[in-house]
Amino acid sequence: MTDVLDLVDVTVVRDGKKLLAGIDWRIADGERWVLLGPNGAGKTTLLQIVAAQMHPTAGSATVLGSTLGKVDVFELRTRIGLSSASLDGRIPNRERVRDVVLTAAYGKMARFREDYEEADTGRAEDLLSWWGLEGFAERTFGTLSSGERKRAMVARALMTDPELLLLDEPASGLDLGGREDLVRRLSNHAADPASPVTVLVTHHVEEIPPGFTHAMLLRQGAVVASGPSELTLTSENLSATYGVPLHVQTYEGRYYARGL
Ligand SMILES: Nc1ncnc2c1ncn2[C@@H]1O[C@H](COP(=O)(O)OP(=O)(O)OP(=O)(O)O)[C@@H](O)[C@H]1O
Repeated sequence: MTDVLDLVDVTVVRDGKKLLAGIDWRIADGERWVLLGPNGAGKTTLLQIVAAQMHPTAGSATVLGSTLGKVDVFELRTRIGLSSASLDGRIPNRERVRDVVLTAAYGKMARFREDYEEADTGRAEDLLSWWGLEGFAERTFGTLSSGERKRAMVARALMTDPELLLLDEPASGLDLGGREDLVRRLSNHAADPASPVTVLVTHHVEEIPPGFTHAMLLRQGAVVASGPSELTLTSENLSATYGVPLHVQTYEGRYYARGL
């Protein structure tokens, strides 16, 4: 079986600085990963490689069987769903929520004169409903709360029925209720065998939805630990990742961390 992702010794250098140093990462079909690390660890840079938005300076990156540098990345990107704060910022506030999701079918950020099939409109409505936004289709994006915007962006990322879903900090800025709602929905998403392989970037172990099978911990552009969640998300590994002594506890599939 082909890996969904195979990174070998991936290094990214910008302005003489190593943002990523010798990253190896394999993801197989059906896996759900979280990527954790402190500010500046290189999470977004790594996600950009996985999203085929950036090439490594050295090493090789094979995404969905295609090796970056040897394929048409525009075709490859249509098979990858991405939700991030920077994409959110590019959606016009006047855009209708249905179109925020729908326009992903054409890789657009706003609706212009495209004709959409009824099947596309139906899929957009279904995704809005799955992510708790039924009744929001006619609202404009600018009127949504932070939590609603995040869920609309996840729905948008799923519009093209991607084989790989990348979520960059979908819970950032949410209040406790909003975070818990998103964690529950992402846990349901993880449990659905029809869901694509998913990589979720977060700063907080409390935001890891139950059912996420694997974790990678990054610090200063290098991997501290990587593998099955329960073996990787340990007090020792998280302390090494964040550079402070931490104690990690688990309860019903959730993770909690506190300083010692
Ligand atoms: N073009 C660039 N030139 C130089 N340094 C860069 C460039 N882009 C990013 N960096 C630096 O690379 C490091 C990693 O950035 P990145 O955004 O990948 O980290 P992150 O783990 O996603 O951080 P955060 O959690 O704060 O979002 C940071 O120190 C950042 O300042």
